[in-house]
Amino acid sequence: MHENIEDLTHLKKLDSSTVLQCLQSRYKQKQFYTWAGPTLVALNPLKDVPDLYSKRMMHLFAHESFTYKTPHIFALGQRTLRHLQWGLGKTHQAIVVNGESGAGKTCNALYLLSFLAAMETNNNEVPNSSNIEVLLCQSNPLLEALGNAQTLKNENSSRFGKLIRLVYLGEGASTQLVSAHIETYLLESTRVARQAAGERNFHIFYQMLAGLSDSLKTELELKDVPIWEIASERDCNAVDEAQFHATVAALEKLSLEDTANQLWKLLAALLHLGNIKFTVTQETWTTNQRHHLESAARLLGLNSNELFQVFTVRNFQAGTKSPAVVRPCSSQNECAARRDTLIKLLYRMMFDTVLESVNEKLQHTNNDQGQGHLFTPKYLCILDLYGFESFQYGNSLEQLCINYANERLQYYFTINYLKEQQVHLANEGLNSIDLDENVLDKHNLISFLDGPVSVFGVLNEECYLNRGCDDSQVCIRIQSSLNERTKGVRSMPPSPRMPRVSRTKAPPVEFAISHYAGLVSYSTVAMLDKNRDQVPGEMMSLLSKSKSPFIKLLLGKDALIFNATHTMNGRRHTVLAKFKNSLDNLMRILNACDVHYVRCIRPSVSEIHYTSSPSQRWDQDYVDAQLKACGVIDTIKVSSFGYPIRMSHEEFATRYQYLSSSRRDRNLDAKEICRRISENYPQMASEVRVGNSQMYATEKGIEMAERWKLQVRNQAASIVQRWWREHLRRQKAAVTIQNWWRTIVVVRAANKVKRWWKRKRSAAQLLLKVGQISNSVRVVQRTVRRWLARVRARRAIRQLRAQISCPPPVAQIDENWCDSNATLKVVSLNWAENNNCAKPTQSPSLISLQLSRLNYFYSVGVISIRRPPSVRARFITRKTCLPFSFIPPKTQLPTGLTDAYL
Ligand SMILES: Nc1ncnc2c1ncn2[C@@H]1O[C@H](COP(=O)(O)OP(=O)(O)OP(=O)(O)O)[C@@H](O)[C@H]1O
Repeated sequence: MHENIEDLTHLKKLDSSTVLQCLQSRYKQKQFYTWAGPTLVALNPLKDVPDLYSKRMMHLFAHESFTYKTPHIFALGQRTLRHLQWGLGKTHQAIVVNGESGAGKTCNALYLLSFLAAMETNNNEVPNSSNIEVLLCQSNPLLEALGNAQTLKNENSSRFGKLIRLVYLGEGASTQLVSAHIETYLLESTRVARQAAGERNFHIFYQMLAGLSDSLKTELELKDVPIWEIASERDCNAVDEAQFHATVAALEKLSLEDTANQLWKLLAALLHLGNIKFTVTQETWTTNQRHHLESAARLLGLNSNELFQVFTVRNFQAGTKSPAVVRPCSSQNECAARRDTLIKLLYRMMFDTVLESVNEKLQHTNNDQGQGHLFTPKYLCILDLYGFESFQYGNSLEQLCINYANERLQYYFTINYLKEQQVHLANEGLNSIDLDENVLDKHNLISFLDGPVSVFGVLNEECYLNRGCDDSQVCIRIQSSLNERTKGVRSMPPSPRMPRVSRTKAPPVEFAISHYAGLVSYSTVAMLDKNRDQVPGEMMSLLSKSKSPFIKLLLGKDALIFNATHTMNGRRHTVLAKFKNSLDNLMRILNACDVHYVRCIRPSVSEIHYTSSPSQRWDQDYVDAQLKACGVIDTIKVSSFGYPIRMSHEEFATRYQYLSSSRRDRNLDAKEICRRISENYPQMASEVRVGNSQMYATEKGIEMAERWKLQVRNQAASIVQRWWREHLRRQKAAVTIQNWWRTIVVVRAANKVKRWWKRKRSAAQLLLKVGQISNSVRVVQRTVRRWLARVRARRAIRQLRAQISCPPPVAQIDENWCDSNATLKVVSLNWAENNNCAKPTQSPSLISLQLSRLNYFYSVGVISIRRPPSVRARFITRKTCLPFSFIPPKTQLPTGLTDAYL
């Protein structure tokens, strides 16, 4: 039976297999949440679970204090809100939700948000559609439409990271949500121009194609186009139309109806742009999709020729003062790349602008009036960021950024958690742990990534200096700079490895980094281009000439960003530099907060949900990899720094009571017993510590305790065995004595019997002699009697022979003698010895019967009386000296008569 407990750090053995078993057994029991110290591990049920997030549950978690400890996303929300309201810990609170794609980050963040919104609605006496919690929930479908897409792993995958910052004012129960702000990270804008096989573009394209009215489609020239290259209409599904209405409703509720029309126009322009292809005729670039070019230019408020020129002609400028040199693009791919750059740029600007409008709505509400100045605002931040990513091939700049962010978040978590542990151990009256020792490795790895001489350093430098390094040179530079960095390091941390060189001696384009979640191999192919993310200047100046107010609006904001993203020397910031800045900013926010973590885990790659068989829905290796990637194993390792094994005083005392010196100790209280035990074994003192609230032990300490316990037991066992053997020997001896004594008793008894028997035998012999005499007498008597009988018989025969000459006895026969109903059917004939005739001896109506057969016999006697069965037979018998009587055979009896008696 696996341990099934609500907090993984309470497991007796803190290793990944025990953690896996525990989580699996909880998943089987439909318990999808588990604590891992301060972290909440959320297993994805992959389907709606009845009542898991219902209003009843919200109410329960909002009002019942015992639910605090129950692992659930609402419990975490409740705990965080309480900390914020009552000023427990830091002023600001943050919840970081992470996990791999499809693990349930967005769902959990949404449930959390809806719980916080419900708590707020409870506080608001009058529900108001302009309340922040209502607006926040409305903004979700809009952001999902613009920023989510169908991927191979998840039908509704968020392709951007987001930080939702809820601003509260007030103290205690009167704390109120007054505004909110949503910040996004790393929108995957490459998806607008190109998607991997089996994946889709952002939902908004399909929603628009499925839901727009015919008139609007005609206006945007979206009708009768066989195929859209960037978002095929064939990929639209039934859900898209319904979601289109949800998006439109969200835009209306956020009062962004005007933006909606501009949005459709811009998206239609992107569809048209995506369909433009390039051909070269007489050394000039042309296109066969002129109508798409015209439509795109019209919708963007641009001149179509100028637009086409931006795609096909490049401007070079050596310095700010020297004139630009104009050259046509050298290949179709180059033209397509410039077209895609414009598509990406416009989409990104549109996404940022819509987000900004949403943020404006979330900031200007009625709630903050009146009390805003009395209290300092408190933030509750929800961070839903990409999880750690590692593909078998082609990990590039995006994965480097994502994994760097996760590495920093994990480092942040480790540092904070270790500090907490330090405080905890100090409160327990124990030595604190050496923080530097434990976090040095992690810190080193981050500096390998973003330090002055690091992966980021090399990539940025190559972008700024523009020395024309190819992909393999970049790879070699990364490696050599990292080798230099590792020289002075005290202990060799998990570090970037040598670039992999294939056997064909092809130039290396891969380097690998051992992250906390595992080794990731990155490819430097096109990494520099991605890092530059250059928008040609001529493209920006063309856009600035647009007649569309919406493009002007987008550009106005992006122009600000454009300026802000340039360094002091006028160079444009690279993607890595911008990302690092935004991450630094995020870390500053998190530093000001008490951070709570939700680690989402997907139990299997396929869409098999919790109602299927356990073997189908639980993929051990996949879950294990995720536990590592999202830092659960790391969390547990951190929990185990110092004294990884913790148990209550009672448990320790029960387990190791044999180690206390005397039996009397066992009557003491558990903590005192623990203290006595640790005093009895001073070698164990530094490994097993008696804390104020529980026992703390190292693996070594428990090993020692177990060894001594075994020793004590062995000693006790040998004493018991000795005693038992002694007991057996005594028992055997007793049995021998008993056997001997019983033999004596039996022999004595036997002798007694023998003597008695002897006496009896002589008496018997005497009696036998007497018996023999009496037997002889009886033989004589019998012989005499036989002889007498024979004599008499002979005499009788002689008399009978003499009578045979006499006439046979005559019996009178009644005429009804053979009637079965007659009262008396047969008579008896009395054969008198001295009479030759048979006569009936009794009336009534006796029948005299002629017994002719008697002639055949040589003796006389009595013939039995026969009566019908219904009549009770009465017999009259007389003694006779004759040995035989005559019985007529049944066949010769009159009908209805039976033998009654002989
Ligand atoms: N708590 C839950 N209850 C029911 N289903 C869930 C839950 N969490 C996730 N799911 C299911 O898993 C799917 C993926 O979840 P979600 O979109 O939240 O993953 P994600 O981690 O945000 O993925 P991505 O990083 O790709 O956006 C959801 O569409 C939903 O079907």
